[in-house]
Amino acid sequence: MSLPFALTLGDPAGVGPELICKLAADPARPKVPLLAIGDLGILRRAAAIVASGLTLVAVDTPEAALSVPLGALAVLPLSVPLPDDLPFGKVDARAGAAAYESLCIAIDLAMEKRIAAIVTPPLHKEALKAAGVHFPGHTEILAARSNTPEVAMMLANEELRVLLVSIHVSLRDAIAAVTPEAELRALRFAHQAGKAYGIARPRVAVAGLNPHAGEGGLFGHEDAEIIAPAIAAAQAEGIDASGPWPGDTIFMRARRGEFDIVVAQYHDQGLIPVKYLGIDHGVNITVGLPFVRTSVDHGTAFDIAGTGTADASSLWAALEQAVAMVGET
Ligand SMILES: NC(=O)C1=CN([C@@H]2O[C@H](COP(=O)(O)OP(=O)(O)OC[C@H]3O[C@@H](n4cnc5c(N)ncnc54)[C@H](O)[C@@H]3O)[C@@H](O)[C@H]2O)C=CC1
Ligand SMILES: NCC(=O)COP(=O)(O)O
Repeated sequence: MSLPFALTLGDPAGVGPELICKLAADPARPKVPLLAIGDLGILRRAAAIVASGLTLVAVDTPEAALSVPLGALAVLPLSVPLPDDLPFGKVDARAGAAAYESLCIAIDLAMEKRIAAIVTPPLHKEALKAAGVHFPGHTEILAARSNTPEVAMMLANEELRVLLVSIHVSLRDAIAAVTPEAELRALRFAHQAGKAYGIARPRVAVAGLNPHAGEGGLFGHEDAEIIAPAIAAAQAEGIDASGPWPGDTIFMRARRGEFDIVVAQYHDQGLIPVKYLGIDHGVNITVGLPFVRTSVDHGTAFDIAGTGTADASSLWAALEQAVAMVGET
């Protein structure tokens, strides 16, 4: 039986609802059934802002979304309606709570195998916190609620695939997170992710932590003492791993085709190169979950929320990626 692809709400004060409506209303979008999990009033407001002419159909089960025609959008409502005049572009506990509830519903439905995949517009981490949610982002909520002890964040566009050793932590904590276990885990996840892309023997390149990957110990010891042994351990498992390579040139080399996937040591090391190539085609994929989850690579764009100008390309790419991944499972 075909299952709907769930679109969570994201932060309703951000661009997420507008992106959902733009995507759903576009006749050229992937032809899969969609299920938005969110607030009907907020989505109606967004549909009007983007002048999509989209019809929204309230449903009470994900299965009911299968009967909704492609030109309309099925919406599974949340428990508490949001005010139709929720301010745009502001951190709001009500928005954080709605984003969280939408994601939790999606995770539960994915675990029950009632949806094909979860595709997420952006949420705002401060709004989550304002709502009393003690997780920094989607990835951590997905892992905890699905009882998955280890996951990894991967960002991919047409030119780069990058998997992170640590995610939403301070730079100080990210350095402390460079451990033999974390390195080997990231290498295994990168290998697994590369294979999921259909690459028989993915070439996994590991970025160094320090300038010039430590330059023989001149600029720190972690590269030689922690990262290099983990790479050797991965090689012993049959993974085509190499490095640690200097972080300032590894992405250029990967983009030129030398490597299939890069393991980056911390959030900004990995995400800057991907986003610098443009936020319109990047997709965020959570590796290691028992279901498919993809996401936009950009944030809530509070500065343009409510204007109807946000570019839905990354959400489109996230849906396309989810469809491709579901097809492979
Ligand atoms: N997948 C997710 O849930 C993500 C959430 N975030 C969160 O979003 C919030 C805001 O993050 P920022 O650092 O301000 O980054 P941001 O990505 O929201 O904004 C950075 C710049 O990119 C522009 N931009 C972003 N998306 C756009 C789109 N679709 N079309 C046109 N322009 C777009 C914005 O207008 C802004 O100028 C934070 O709470 C952050 O943690 C950030 C990244 C991913
Ligand atoms: N920088 C990526 C980001 O913040 C998105 O993280 P997540 O909410 O998908 O965990």
